[in-house]
Amino acid sequence: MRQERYGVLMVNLGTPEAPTSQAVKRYLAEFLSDRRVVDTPRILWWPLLRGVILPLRSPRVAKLYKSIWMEQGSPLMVFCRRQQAALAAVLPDAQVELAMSYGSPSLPAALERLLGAGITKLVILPLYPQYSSSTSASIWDAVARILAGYRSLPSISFIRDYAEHPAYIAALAQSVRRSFAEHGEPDRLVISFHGIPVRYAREGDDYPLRCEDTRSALVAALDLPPEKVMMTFQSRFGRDPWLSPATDLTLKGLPAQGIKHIQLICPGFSSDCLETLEEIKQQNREIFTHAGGETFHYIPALNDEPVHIDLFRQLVSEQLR
Ligand SMILES: C=CC1=C(C)c2cc3[nH]c(cc4nc(cc5[nH]c(cc1n2)c(C)c5CCC(=O)O)C(CCC(=O)O)=C4C)c(C)c3C=C
Ligand SMILES: [Fe+2]
Ligand SMILES: [Fe+2]
Repeated sequence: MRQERYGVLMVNLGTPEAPTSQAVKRYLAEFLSDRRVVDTPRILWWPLLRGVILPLRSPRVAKLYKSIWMEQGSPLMVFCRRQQAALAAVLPDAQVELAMSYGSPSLPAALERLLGAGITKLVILPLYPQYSSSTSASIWDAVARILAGYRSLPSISFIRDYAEHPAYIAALAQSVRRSFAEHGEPDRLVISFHGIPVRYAREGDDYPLRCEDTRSALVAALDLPPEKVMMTFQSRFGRDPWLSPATDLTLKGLPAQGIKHIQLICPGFSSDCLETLEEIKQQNREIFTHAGGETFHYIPALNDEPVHIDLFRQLVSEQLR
């Protein structure tokens, strides 16, 4: 009889190797060439990407990465590595690999390590709590393309998302309560998610519904009056309309309505990264205080907190039953 051997593949987005214009350009070129991310016809998109976006955006974004870079590297990579090591420690019978959709460690290399070790069951855990075609489905596409080159496939479970998993909501609620205990209860709790183009949702991506599922479950867990909580979308890119309300425009308007103390959480980011540490914690704090806001606290991502690792352990174990 065949001996069962489990493998877990944790997958996140990817991040530049260094906070330099060249490294950011390499990263953005790969990321923004994915049709699941930008689906503009290639004949229009290639010249715009190569001729305008990469040359202008790379040096600007490299400076932003410099402002958050950690001693051990890009925050996203540092936290993902810690998550991988911590999950491996609580799943001693499984081989736990980390891969990035863009850059390294690459998906082909991680899958080769797993399949080469003879695993019989593979659990794929995209590190995105809310499904989106631009993130989770892109991982699915890439895995399918890579596995097309193998003769023997393991059984495969793909964790679509975990937007309202009780352990995820409990972990978020614990972070919010801890922040309220430390800084007092704010006028508003702002829940900010990464946006996507409105058209992707119109064409069937249920991402905004999954964000709403997380919001409502978190509000219920915290037992907060719904009017004390706002949900917004950040990280707008390009000219198409993106999901609204936008985080930056919303924060700019709050002080004029007498809302001077906010605390902000980004539950869609399983690790702190450029979009939380720079865009939210630096840029949006500046926007809010410049408009007359007084108190701003960013509630960190779940990163490698034990409750987060235990959530991952549960998600994987649920697939192995
Ligand atoms: C059309 C463009 C983009 C879509 C769609 C998109 C969706 C999306 N992204 C994340 C998570 C992350 N995005 C990050 C950075 C980032 N995102 C885009 C564009 C789109 N994202 C760009 C161009 C960048 C790079 C920075 C920049 O140039 O502004 C990151 C951070 C990476 C890091 O290195 O720290 C994350 C994480 C989600 C969850 C999502 C859809 C739901
Ligand atoms: Fe993004
Ligand atoms: Fe951003």
